[in-house]
Amino acid sequence: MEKLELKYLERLSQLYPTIAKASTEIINLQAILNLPKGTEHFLTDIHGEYEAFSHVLKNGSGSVRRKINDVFGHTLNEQDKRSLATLIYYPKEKMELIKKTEEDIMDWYKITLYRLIEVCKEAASKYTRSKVRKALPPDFAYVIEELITEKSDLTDKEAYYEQIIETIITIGRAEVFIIALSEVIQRLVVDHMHILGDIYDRGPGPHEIMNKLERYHSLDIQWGNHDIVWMGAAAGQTTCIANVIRICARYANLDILEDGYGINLLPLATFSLIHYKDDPCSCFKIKGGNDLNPAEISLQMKMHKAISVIQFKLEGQLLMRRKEFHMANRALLDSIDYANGTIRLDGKEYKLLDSNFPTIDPDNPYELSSEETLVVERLTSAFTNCEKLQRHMNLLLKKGSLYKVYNNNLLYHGCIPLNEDGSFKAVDIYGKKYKGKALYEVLEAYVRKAFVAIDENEREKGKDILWFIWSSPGSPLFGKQKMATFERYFLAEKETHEEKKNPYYRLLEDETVINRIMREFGLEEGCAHIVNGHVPVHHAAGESPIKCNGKVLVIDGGFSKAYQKETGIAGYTLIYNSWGMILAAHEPFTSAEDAITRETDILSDSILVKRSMIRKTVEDTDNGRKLKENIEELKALLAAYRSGTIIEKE
Ligand SMILES: O=P(O)(O)OC[C@H]1O[C@](O)(COP(=O)(O)O)[C@@H](O)[C@@H]1O
Ligand SMILES: [Mn+2]
Repeated sequence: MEKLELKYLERLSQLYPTIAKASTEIINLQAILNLPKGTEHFLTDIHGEYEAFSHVLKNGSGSVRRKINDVFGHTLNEQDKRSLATLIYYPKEKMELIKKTEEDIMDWYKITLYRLIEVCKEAASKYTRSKVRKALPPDFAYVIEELITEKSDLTDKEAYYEQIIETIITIGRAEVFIIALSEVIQRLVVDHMHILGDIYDRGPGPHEIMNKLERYHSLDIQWGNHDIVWMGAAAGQTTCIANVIRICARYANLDILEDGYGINLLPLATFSLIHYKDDPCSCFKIKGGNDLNPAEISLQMKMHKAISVIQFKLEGQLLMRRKEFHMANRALLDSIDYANGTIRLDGKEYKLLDSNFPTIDPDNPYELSSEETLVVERLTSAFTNCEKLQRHMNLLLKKGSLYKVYNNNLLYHGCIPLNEDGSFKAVDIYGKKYKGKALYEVLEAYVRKAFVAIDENEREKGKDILWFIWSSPGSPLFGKQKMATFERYFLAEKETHEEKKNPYYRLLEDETVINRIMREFGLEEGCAHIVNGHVPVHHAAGESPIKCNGKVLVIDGGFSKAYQKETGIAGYTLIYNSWGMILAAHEPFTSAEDAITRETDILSDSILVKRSMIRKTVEDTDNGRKLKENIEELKALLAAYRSGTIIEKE
């Protein structure tokens, strides 16, 4: 035996100090390998829509309904199955409604508890006892375990269960128990969740989504461009801060900053009231905000314009400072003719829709005025000192990455930057060119440096890379030729608003290109998939989320309410369970109240992407591979005990 191997086995023997203990572990691991593969749930582009997100978590994109069907098949009618599903999603609220109409509530409790226990039993059957135990609420752990575990040695099982249920009801614990069981079912139907980015922006509740993710049992996140810009803001990168505030203002979401994160916007409000006092700021309309009064709308439009101008100035400064970003053409303020209210773009002159720039010095258009400087300083300090925002960003850093390979699927938010011919596009990152996987890796390293590098220079490079990832044509998370924010505010000519997409999006059906990407990331061809979000799939226009004969799944259908007109649905989610992959298409989510009273599931369609003839087990997964390695190591330890090389410790 090699010295190193012996040393390793000695270490292992501290964990499994006897032949008996090592053997038991081998048997346990082997048993896990034979269990069905856990269900994975993929969500993307949630864009602050907390209620819709929360609903999809509750129904596991149809997984709860599938479990109910598995258990009750034809023995319950559709209506009863739907009611049971709604109860599992919203136990407390649904029970309040039921109590108003149900004549024999005791009987209802009894029937419901039986049904829930059956569903729970089915949901738990995929896991080891120890894993189920960990998922149970402490108050009810013992009873639930008792009720969902088969007792073959009990002669009168019925009477035994009945007695437990009777007791629960008579001591007045039925309702809390129903809630606990429902939550356990919600928890058990999904084993692991992937969020493919864009948690933030446009919708009102990203901070609530983050709060929920903090408590989620098993999860990974692939950062989206909108998450990255928030990470930049939290790291104190000023152009990112300006972008974040601008988008919040545009969507009437300043509450996220003020109430959600406790970031004081008073300095910006005061500044904009003074400097844009008589300016109607009509190019800076607020989307949504139906509950705002005229004075609030007027103030928010001023804040919207003030922060946009600050953003354009700061971006101009950044692009001058970081010549290596090769984006100087996006610094536009020096192309404006301030006297005539026009701008020259690509050799053509355009009239500006708004040419009131009270804070811009035409000779030095990118310089912040002293008041603007003060506003930016105050905002930067508010962002960097916000404990809750830092906590949320820390979760993004801990659970997140730019891409992930998981069970032979490649997950990322946007794209792999490609040239027109489908080859990987080389992108200059601080003086060196990277493409494909290496591009992803170097960018991710810089993202992390923005938060942890000790070297000031590296840290600053990291912070600036966050803005680069937000909006550079070379960014895999953005993947468009330009971000036409300025043009969309100031120019009427629609052709200037166009943001041409990277060839990736045109080549998604090209098998040679897709196979090349899969090889680059080390996927086994044949059964691998690429899953990405970022670009809305136009369901209404007949576009399919399934590309390249099922090798690529683009699952952004737009949770974002603002984009539903365009897509025609409220987004896709993906389920990968032991039988295969299922895409769920969601109808727009109105409200939780509606879901409860009308018992709607907001699931319109389930599209089977792939079904395997043989049920996949843990053995077929990445985790299974690790477990098999562990088993091999334990077997080596066992052999060492048996040969006397290592002595039992107890
Ligand atoms: O419609 P909005 O909210 O102004 O956002 C438009 C901007 O958002 C982007 O589409 C980026 O956001 P997505 O990642 O959601 O696509 C930009 O390309 C575009 O300029
Ligand atoms: Mn995106």
